[in-house]
Amino acid sequence: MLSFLRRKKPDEPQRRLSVEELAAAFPNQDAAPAETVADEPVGESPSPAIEATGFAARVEAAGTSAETPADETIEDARTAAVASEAALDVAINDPAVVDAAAESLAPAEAPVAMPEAEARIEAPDVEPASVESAPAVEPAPAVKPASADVPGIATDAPAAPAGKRGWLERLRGNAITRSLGGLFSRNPKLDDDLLDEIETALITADVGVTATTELVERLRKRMKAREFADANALLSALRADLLAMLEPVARPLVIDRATRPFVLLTIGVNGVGKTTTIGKLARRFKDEGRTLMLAAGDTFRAAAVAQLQAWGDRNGVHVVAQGQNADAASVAFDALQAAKARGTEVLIADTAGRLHTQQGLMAELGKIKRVLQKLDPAAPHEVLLVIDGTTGQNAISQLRQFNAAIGVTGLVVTKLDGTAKGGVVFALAREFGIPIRFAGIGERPEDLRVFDAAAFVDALLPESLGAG
Ligand SMILES: Nc1nc2c(ncn2[C@@H]2O[C@H](COP(=O)(O)OP(=O)(O)OP(=O)(O)O)[C@@H](O)[C@H]2O)c(=O)[nH]1
Repeated sequence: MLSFLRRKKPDEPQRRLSVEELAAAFPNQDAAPAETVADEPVGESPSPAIEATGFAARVEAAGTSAETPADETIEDARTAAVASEAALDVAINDPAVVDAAAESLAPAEAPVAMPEAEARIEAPDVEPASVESAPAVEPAPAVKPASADVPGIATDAPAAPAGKRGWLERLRGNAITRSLGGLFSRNPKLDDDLLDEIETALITADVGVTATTELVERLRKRMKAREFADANALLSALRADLLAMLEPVARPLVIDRATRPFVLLTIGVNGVGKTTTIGKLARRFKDEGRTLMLAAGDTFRAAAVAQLQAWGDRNGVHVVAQGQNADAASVAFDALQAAKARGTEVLIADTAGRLHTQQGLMAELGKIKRVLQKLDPAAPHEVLLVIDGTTGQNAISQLRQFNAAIGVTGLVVTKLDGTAKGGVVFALAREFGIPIRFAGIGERPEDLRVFDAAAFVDALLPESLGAG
């Protein structure tokens, strides 16, 4: 059992911090956190969206329609789509079908019309995301900030400042920061109680029982061996241990320029921020001068296709879409075909959110991968699992299941700004060792950072020690 549960301190009344002490502990506590902004309507798209229905039509003609009958549940329909894989494979291997698909990739005259209704799978054990309604089609107001008409992207929240300061500002409310900040401002004694409080702070911040126990027991051993002169020396050792856990996974995504297109497939449970992350990545890659294309493979949520198309318009990026309830594997195939034909450097494919416990939907991911491999045996070159940093220990089973279904090569941990936790990053690193490529620290296009272990740890620990 954990020592912080075991040890009781009934004789010690809870001391309330004075206003001055609190102010000293949180010098910038009123630094404004990112504000979530309601979705804006999407303007009518002058879009480079590519209508790619020819391939799907061929697949249907082969008697493998993945269309959802009106009276079927959406999940049934999607399970049926998985069942159609054999016939889809046959179609893909038919050169006539492939050629027809390539021909059908001419730019569309008009964007795909989105049905009004939006279907979503609810994720009961996941922090609910803001519910997005299918945007009405009306012209965007002329004077709006850069991302004002992109649903799911905040427009008036300030972007996190660049560099370490951005991390510090966005993670300031974290449980580790608050607990340890308060604790060390009281000049604690170097004893077991100090270790208990550190343990509580780590558990509260979702570092996880196993990782926390390991960290604390290592510190306890060193404390008993009289390695620490004072409490601050112990906290410095904690910082070093936390950093050592994260450094091996802080491996940035390297896009191999020789691979065209470099295919990035984004996956994850509902509402974790996949589509938003794709928008942010699109912005990043455009800024790096790369050519790219997006595949609107979240064919389940109408707003997701519109969201991606809006991102495409904003950044001048082609979006391959077939509309709601289309077969996601077919969209991915069409997009890869088009990206190859154009010599595009990067293709980012979106997928619908799915619970890691839903076997049929998880199998669909394997299908998308196999279909992509018909055109490029090495694709997808990166399978990015997007994890909501507020999810807590459930993230462990998400990663385990998605990894088993498709093989995860990189992680994006989002919403680290909005959470009092975020310690799950340590648990993930310890358990799997899979690279953490990016961190989402806000809703703005700029708020995606290459994961930096030192910046993250420094942002979590009290500023006096955080600088290292
Ligand atoms: N604060 C904060 N919000 C974020 C971040 N990333 C995404 N979000 C918000 O999370 C919500 C859900 O994001 P989406 O991109 O729609 O999530 P999704 O995974 O594509 O959703 P589904 O398609 O339903 O599975 C939106 O309101 C985003 O603005 C982040 O790093 N910080």
